[in-house]
Amino acid sequence: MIRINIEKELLGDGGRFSLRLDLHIKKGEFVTLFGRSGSGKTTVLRMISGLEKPDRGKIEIDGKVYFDSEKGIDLPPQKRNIGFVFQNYALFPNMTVLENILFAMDRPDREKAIELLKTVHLEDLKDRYPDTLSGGQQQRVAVARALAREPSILLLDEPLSALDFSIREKLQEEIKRIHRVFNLTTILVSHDKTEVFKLSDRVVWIEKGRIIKEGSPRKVFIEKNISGKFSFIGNVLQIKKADTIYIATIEIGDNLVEVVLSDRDEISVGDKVIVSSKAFNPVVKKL
Ligand SMILES: Nc1ncnc2c1ncn2[C@@H]1O[C@H](COP(=O)(O)OP(=O)(O)OP(=O)(O)O)[C@@H](O)[C@H]1O
Repeated sequence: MIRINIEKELLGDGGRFSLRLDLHIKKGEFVTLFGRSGSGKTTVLRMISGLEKPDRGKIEIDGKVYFDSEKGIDLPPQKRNIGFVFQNYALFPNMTVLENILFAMDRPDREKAIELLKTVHLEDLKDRYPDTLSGGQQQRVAVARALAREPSILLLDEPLSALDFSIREKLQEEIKRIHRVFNLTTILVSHDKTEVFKLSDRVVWIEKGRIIKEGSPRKVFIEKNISGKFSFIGNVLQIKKADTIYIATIEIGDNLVEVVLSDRDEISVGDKVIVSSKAFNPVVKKL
């Protein structure tokens, strides 16, 4: 169980604002922090990992106090049982894949490092240097490295945002599997609603340092927003312009439907969307 109750003054684009968070995360839960750029999501991960210090409050993980401003407790990052994966991989360029993993271990263990590389399907690349790998492969190494110290908590700061759609999809599956296999409690920062839908048990939507919505992805993104009589979830496959309007081709189950977009700026190819209709008068026919 993670218990966070913290405050920190931040300096944003529009001036100062305070990040105030009271959050409990159950063991084994996959939680996503979602929200606009600059809302404070990365700062939350940095405070949990000990890279940044809250002004006030307490962070407790599995009964152990990591930070307590009143009692003057502030465990350094290396004493916190946490794995962190950043957006930009942050691998050591002068070390091979295997050396990157060994370096992260408290007690370097070659066999265990190779086991970890097998978990992320990279054992054949163990002697390569990071700059000879694709973005997706580098991010896999970063995930293996984050697991090298056997953390109970995995923090993922937009780990897939630099990758293209098909690689992102594969790595999403991999992250989900790793979360389960290693029995982790995972906190992901993501802008990507499709990703949030696929991966999270719970979404915490943060704006300007405050939680504005919280719950299952469905509850947060769909239920309250739409009062449609009928609604279906689908994936956007294509968007094309026809005269002055935009038409999206959306895959809903086995069907493809074409829908005129009311807000082109909000929707992109690859998004998971809800298609709903308020005045819907369907015809039902026997097949
Ligand atoms: N130590 C600090 N002191 C003051 N302000 C800070 C500090 N760290 C970050 N900030 C500011 O707080 C704001 C929130 O930053 P943060 O990186 O947490 O946002 P974010 O929600 O993760 O954004 P993005 O999605 O763009 O990564 C930013 O405007 C940043 O400049």
